[in-house]
Amino acid sequence: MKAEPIRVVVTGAAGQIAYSLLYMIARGEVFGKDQPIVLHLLDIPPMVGVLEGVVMELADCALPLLVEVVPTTDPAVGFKDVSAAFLVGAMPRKEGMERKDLLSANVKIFRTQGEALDKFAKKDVKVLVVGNPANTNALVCSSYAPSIPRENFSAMTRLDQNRATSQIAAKVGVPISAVSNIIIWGNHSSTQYPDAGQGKVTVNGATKSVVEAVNDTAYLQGSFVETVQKRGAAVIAARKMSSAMSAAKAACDHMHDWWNGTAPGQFVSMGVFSDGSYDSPKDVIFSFPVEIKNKQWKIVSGLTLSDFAKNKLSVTGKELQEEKDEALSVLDSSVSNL
Ligand SMILES: NC(=O)c1ccc[n+]([C@@H]2O[C@H](COP(=O)([O-])OP(=O)(O)OC[C@H]3O[C@@H](n4cnc5c(N)ncnc54)[C@H](O)[C@@H]3O)[C@@H](O)[C@H]2O)c1
Ligand SMILES: O=C(O)C[C@H](O)C(=O)O
Repeated sequence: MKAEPIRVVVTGAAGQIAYSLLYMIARGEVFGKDQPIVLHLLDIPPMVGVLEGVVMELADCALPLLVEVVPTTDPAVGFKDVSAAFLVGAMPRKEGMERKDLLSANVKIFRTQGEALDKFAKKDVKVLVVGNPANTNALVCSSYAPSIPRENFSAMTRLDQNRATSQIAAKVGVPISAVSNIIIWGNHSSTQYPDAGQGKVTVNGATKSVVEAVNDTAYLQGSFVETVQKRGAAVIAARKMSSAMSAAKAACDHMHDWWNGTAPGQFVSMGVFSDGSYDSPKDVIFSFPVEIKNKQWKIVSGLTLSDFAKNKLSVTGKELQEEKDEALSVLDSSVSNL
């Protein structure tokens, strides 16, 4: 029997990430090749014309799983009965900006969308925040959606994980599929800590640690970390626009694994509510390694961290705490539930 369609919303649907993302979702790359989809496309009134063009192109793709497209500028329509939400719509940073420079412009969007999710979405909706500053936006969004469990809100650090995995594969000289369990800790910002310390790599049929295969601590603690931390800025400098194709792919990877689970022994990185694990600040959205089963993520526990790693986690945790405080001041702490 054919599955019932699910409703999936993409905000910022007229933007550049959505342009790649919508196609991947509608092709079945996230929710499966047997799962019909109703796609809700939410953007703002000045983008209605562009949105119409996107709707035309989706029709022209002739995608069998796409049963309906609902373009709208009304959050009440956009979030109605959705099972999954990709919150992409926000201002991207320009050259010379840090992602947190977007905070005051973008957190207000996520307050409104949190309120709309609370009222209109399914209570088990899975929410992925892509718009920057993604971690703090996810925190804001969740706090304005108290009827939805906070475990259902996440921020995207999968792009950083994919970047880091790709760097290691190139360094060792193996295909990307040979590398696993590279972790991104903390904020999706230049303070994030890309950690290859738990990573595994298969070389000529034998699986070993990335640390052993790379055998270069200066690289793993130096240029590897910096390259991943600054990759978003490097793409902006080159393209004069922020990453889009790779961001869309990462959003699909994130939601795919949340929906379908991770393989035994494999972990992936997601920005999720911190319970204080690994001495991170509690109640911020912190990227951890997680394992996923039955659509529930669980922070991987018991990993041994070096002093170098602990120091990096402390720096990125401090930044997230500061962003949270700043978001509170923007939102007016008297009405915020943060
Ligand atoms: N987490 C990550 O790894 C990651 C990676 C890349 C980009 N990003 C972020 O994703 C966001 C989107 O990037 P983009 O390149 O697609 O930008 P873009 O400017 O091309 O598109 C953004 C779209 O969002 C729309 N929008 C603005 N406010 C909205 C609202 N209130 N509701 C609905 N739609 C709204 C805009 O009209 C626009 O169409 C940016 O904040 C960017 O920094 C995050
Ligand atoms: O870096 C940016 O501002 C865009 C995005 O977050 C990225 O990492 O590419």
